[in-house]
Amino acid sequence: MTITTKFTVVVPAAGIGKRMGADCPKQYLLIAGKSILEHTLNNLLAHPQIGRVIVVLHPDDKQFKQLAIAADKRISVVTGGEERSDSVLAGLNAVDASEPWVLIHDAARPCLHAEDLTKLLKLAEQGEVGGILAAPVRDTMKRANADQLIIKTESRDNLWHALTPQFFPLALLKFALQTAQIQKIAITDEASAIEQYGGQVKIVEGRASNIKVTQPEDLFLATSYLSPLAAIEDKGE
Ligand SMILES: Nc1ccn([C@@H]2O[C@H](COP(=O)(O)OP(=O)(O)OP(=O)(O)O)[C@@H](O)[C@H]2O)c(=O)n1
Ligand SMILES: C[C@](O)(CO)[C@H](O)COP(=O)(O)O
Repeated sequence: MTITTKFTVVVPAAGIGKRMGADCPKQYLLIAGKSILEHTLNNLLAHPQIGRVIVVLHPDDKQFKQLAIAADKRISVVTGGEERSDSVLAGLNAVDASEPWVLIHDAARPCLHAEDLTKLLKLAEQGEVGGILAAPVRDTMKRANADQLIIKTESRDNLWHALTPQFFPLALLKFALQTAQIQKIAITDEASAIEQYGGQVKIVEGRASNIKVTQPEDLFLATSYLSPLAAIEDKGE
């Protein structure tokens, strides 16, 4: 793969944000005057190796077309499904079948750093094994029973938080997700579909600041990560 290779990203943005409990889907909540979805799309389209973005929208989404970024010719939209994996599959079906690789990145992750995306994309130069951005677990991890009584302390050696983007050969990922759907296996990330039938997935360490905005307190975190001060600190200036 040469550096000029451009990749397509599928951005699942068809969720309703139940856990956020806001009066609109969380991807449309504003941070520094822009929606979370706009921050996410700006980060992707600012990267020289991203050529196209397929945004997967809820069937009732009326907000996306109001955004200025919706006019960007590199963006196309498709309709999502009941589960995130259905939405991802809908997005994959809109990717040109001749493209060897594809990225999946949650609309709800607006703090992706360009350096981490560049690191992940290097997998395409190393062979056929796809991978995911991930952050090492930092807290002690407890397994509890239904009464929330601790039954075990899990080893945190080689334990990672799976993030996105997740980056795989297109045909392989479509096959894995379609197989999981047919077998009615619940899939919460693309890597687990690949693992399900024995495929290999590489961990690429990324910044823990690449959070998924899920609950109200995550908005404060994302706001601080997206602040100009955070950008200066990240450069070590
Ligand atoms: N049927 C779905 C469900 C989720 N997503 C997207 O997948 C990403 C990660 O999902 P999550 O954080 O769970 O978002 P929601 O499903 O909106 O949140 P909740 O589970 O709290 O409703 C989000 O960008 C969301 O918009 C999607 O495209 N289609
Ligand atoms: C894909 C993901 O963001 C990786 O951590 C996560 O699995 C999405 O889970 P959600 O419950 O759909 O937010």
